Amino acid sequence: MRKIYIFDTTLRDGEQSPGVNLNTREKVEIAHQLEKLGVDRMEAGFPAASPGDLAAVNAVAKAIKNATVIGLSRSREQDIDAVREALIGAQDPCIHVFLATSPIHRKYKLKMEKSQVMDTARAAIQYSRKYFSKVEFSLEDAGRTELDFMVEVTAMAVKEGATVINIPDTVGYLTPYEYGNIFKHLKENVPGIEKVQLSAHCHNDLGMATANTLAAILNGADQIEGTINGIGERAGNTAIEEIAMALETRQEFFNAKTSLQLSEIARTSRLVSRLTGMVVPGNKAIVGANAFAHESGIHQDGMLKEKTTYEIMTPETIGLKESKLVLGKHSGRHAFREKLVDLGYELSEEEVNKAFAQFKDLADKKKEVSDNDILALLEEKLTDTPEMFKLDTLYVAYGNQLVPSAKVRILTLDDRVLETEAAGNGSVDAIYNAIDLASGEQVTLSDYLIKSVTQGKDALGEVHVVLTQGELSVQGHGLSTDILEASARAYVDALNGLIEKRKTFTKRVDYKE
Ligand SMILES: CC(=O)SCCNC(=O)CCNC(=O)[C@H](O)C(C)(C)COP(=O)(O)OP(=O)(O)OC[C@H]1O[C@@H](n2cnc3c(N)ncnc32)[C@H](O)[C@@H]1OP(=O)(O)O
Ligand SMILES: CC(C)C(=O)C(=O)O
Ligand SMILES: [Mg+2]
Repeated sequence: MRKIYIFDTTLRDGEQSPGVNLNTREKVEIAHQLEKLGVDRMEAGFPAASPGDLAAVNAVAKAIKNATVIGLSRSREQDIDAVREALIGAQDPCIHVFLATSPIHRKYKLKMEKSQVMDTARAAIQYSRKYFSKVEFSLEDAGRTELDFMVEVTAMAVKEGATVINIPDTVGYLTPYEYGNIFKHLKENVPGIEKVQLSAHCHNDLGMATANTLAAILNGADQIEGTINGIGERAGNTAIEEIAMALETRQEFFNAKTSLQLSEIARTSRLVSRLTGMVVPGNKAIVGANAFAHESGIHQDGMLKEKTTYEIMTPETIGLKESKLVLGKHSGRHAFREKLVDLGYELSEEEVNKAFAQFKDLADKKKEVSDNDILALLEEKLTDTPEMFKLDTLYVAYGNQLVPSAKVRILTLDDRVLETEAAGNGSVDAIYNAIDLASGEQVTLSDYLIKSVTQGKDALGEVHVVLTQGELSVQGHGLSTDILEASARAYVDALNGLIEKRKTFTKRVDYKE
C-alpha cells in the first residue's frame, strides 16, 4: 500500500485564520501533539513575518525530534535567511519557498512576466539549496495557472533540486476532476518528475478541499498538506483528520495509507480548538461533537442492534470513548428504555410508556434531554400522589406597569372544571391566589424554592413549595421549562398532597377519639 506523507500546516496556514495568533508556548504545545499524532512534516510558521514568529519556529525546531520542521519563505533571500536562522537546531529542517504562477497573480500582485517568475523562482531554489538539503517549492495559485506553464516551472524546480513540489489550489477554485488531472498531467509530462515528491495543498472555499486532496492522491500525489480541524485562511485548508479517516475507512478504494496514530486525532483536535479559539462545529466530519452522536429513534434502534448500521467508523479509532445516543424529540422507545437501564431504573412496560410520554412532552420543549432531565421526570413520576387537582391551563399577564394577574383552569378527579382569575403582588402570587380560589383550600405558603436542574436557556426549572394548613404541612414540587408553570405545578402538587395527608390525619384523629 502506498504511503501518503502528511505535511501539517496548522501552525502556519492554520494560524493565518483571521483572529488566530499563537504564541511560542502554544506553538510548541501543538507541535508536541502533532508529533504524537505522527505527522511526517510540520510547517511551524513564516519566520520573516515577525521576530516573534521566527522565535516560535526556532522553539518548535529545537523541540521536535520525530518530524521534519519547515519554515515558509517568499522567493527572496531575506526571507530564506530568516528561515535559516529559525531552523537552527532542527533535527530535520526543510525550507518551503513559494512564488505565484497564475496570470492573475503575475499581472496584478507580482507585476512579473512569466520569464521573471521563472527566474525569481529558480534563484530562490538555488539559494535555498545552498543551505538546505530539503527544499519544497510551491507554485502559488497553481489551480489557476496555465497547464503548460505549470509543467515548465515544475520541470525547472526538479532540475534545480527541489525535493518536494507543491501544487496549491490557493483559492479553493478547482473541482476534484480538474485538480486530479493536474497531477496526472505533471506526472506524464515533467521530465524527471519521479525524482521529487508531488504535494497537494487545497483550500476549502467551495467546500471541496478534502475531495480535491483525495483526487490528487488518486492521481499520484505523494504528500498532502492540511491542518487540524481544517482551520486556515478564509474557509480553511484540507482537514487532515478527514483525509486520514477517508484513507483508513476506504482502504480498498484508495490503496494508500498514512503513518498517523489515528487514536490521537480527537485529542489533537481539542487542543488546536482550545489554543486557537476556533470552535469546531458540531457537524464537522470526524471531530465534531455530533460526528458519533445519534438522535433519531430509527438510527438509535439500529445502533443498539448493530453499530455498523449507522457508523462507518468507530469513535474509538480516533480516540473517543464511545458513540452517544442523544435523547431528543426524534428518539424512540428502544433508546429511552436503554437510558432508563443505564440510569439504574427497572420499570414495567406500562411505567416505561408513561415516562416515555412525559419525555416526549419535554423533548418538544427542549433541544436535548439530559440524564438529569430524565431523572427529574422519573422522580416526579415515582412520587406521584393521587391527583385531586390537575393543572390544565395557565395564563399570566405581567408588565412592569401592571398589576400581575393569572387565570387558571383546573380539572378535578370528580370531573369538575374550575376556572378562576386573580391578581397578586407578583406573577407567582397571582397564580397562587387563582389556584386558592379554584381549590377553595385555605393554605399558607411557608416556603418556596426555585432551582434549575439542567443547563442552558431551555433548562428545566424545579420549584419546591411547602404549604401549611393548621397542623398539617406538605411539600410539593413542579417541573417545567417555564418557571411560572413549574411554580403552579408545585402548588397544585402540594394541594393534592395536602388532601391525601388530611385523609390519613382525620383517620388518626377519628381513631384516637
Ligand atoms: C498563499 C499564502 O498563504 S502565502 C503566505 C501568506 N502569509 C503571510 O503573508 C503571512 C506573513 N506575511 C507578512 O508578515 C508580511 O506580508 C511580510 C513580512 C511577508 C511582507 O510584508 P511587507 O514587506 O510589508 O509586504 P506586503 O505583505 O505588504 O506585500 C507583499 C510583498 O511581497 C511580494 N510577494 C508576495 N509573494 C511573494 C513571493 N512568493 N516571493 C516574492 N515576493 C512576493 C508582493 O508582491 C509584495 O511585494 P511589493 O511590496 O514589491 O509590492
Ligand atoms: C504558501 C502556499 C503553499 C499556500 O499556502 C497556498 O498557496 O495556499
Ligand atoms: Mg494555503
